[in-house]
Amino acid sequence: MACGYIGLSCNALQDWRTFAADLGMQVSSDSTETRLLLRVDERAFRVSVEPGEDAVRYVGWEVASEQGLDRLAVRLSAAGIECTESPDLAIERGVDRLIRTADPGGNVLEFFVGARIAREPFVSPTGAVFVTSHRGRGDLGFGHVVVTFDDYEAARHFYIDLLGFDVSDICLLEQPWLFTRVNPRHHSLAFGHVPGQSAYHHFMLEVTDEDTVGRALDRFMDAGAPLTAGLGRHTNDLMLSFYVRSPSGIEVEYGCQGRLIDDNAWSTATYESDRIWGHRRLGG
Ligand SMILES: Cc1ccc(O)c(O)c1CC[C@@H]1C(=O)CC[C@]2(C)C(=O)CC[C@@H]12
Ligand SMILES: [Fe+2]
Repeated sequence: MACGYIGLSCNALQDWRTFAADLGMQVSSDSTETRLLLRVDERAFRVSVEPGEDAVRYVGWEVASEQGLDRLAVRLSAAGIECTESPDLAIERGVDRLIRTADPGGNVLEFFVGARIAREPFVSPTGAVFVTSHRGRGDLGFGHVVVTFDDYEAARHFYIDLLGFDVSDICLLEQPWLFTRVNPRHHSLAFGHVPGQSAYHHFMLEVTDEDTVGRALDRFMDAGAPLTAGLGRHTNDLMLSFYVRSPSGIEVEYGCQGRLIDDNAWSTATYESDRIWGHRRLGG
């Protein structure tokens, strides 16, 4: 499985064009007045932005096969969780099949198979090369998402016990944060308990080198963009990254050098700190 795509909405769609360009994303030629389709690799889109109240509308989780998708639907239904297959939405997203459900925080999830590969090559406006596959083979997804839950135990049950996400490690901050993987990427989903607040905190995009990260940071600083955390390195996935607030409100983490996990040579650990250095909170 992998983080296939994320769907956002935004009151100021035009701001997203500038923001995406600063991240080195390519605006797909399939974009319209009412839908911005953003690319970071061969996929038709990885981020979709539509007009509307600033929000995360859905996260698309890519499943390896149709059999896997069917098994997932059976498991969710057996647990009494409503999930519906939507051929119409599958067409809209350009995927072969799609099943829609929601997690315990009410976040809309779309499990899908058969992503669309664009006709045109991916060309970054900044020369960024994004890390979405493992040596051109294993699918790593676009990056990761981090989300808070009011009911942490329900979230743990849903993602770990029901969907089978593997725990990579735990970070003890004010509350424990659980980092979970569905492919070699250290985490595709991390979550923590925040009373009264079930919401996405950020999504992460990974590029191949620190100069691309540094040059993106320069562009955001020059533009006076709302940076939310300075450059730093995380303790657990070793990512060198910074955070900036997107026009949709959700933060974007932009980094490189994220760690990959070999399932056969990994034991979970618990960290007492979230950064080796840096990641100082900024006002953005
Ligand atoms: C600790 C950590 C490791 C790897 C990551 O990719 C990553 O984003 C984090 C930070 C997790 C966490 C978060 O995203 C929400 C805001 C948090 C709680 C902070 O304010 C510090 C740690 C942050
Ligand atoms: Fe992150």
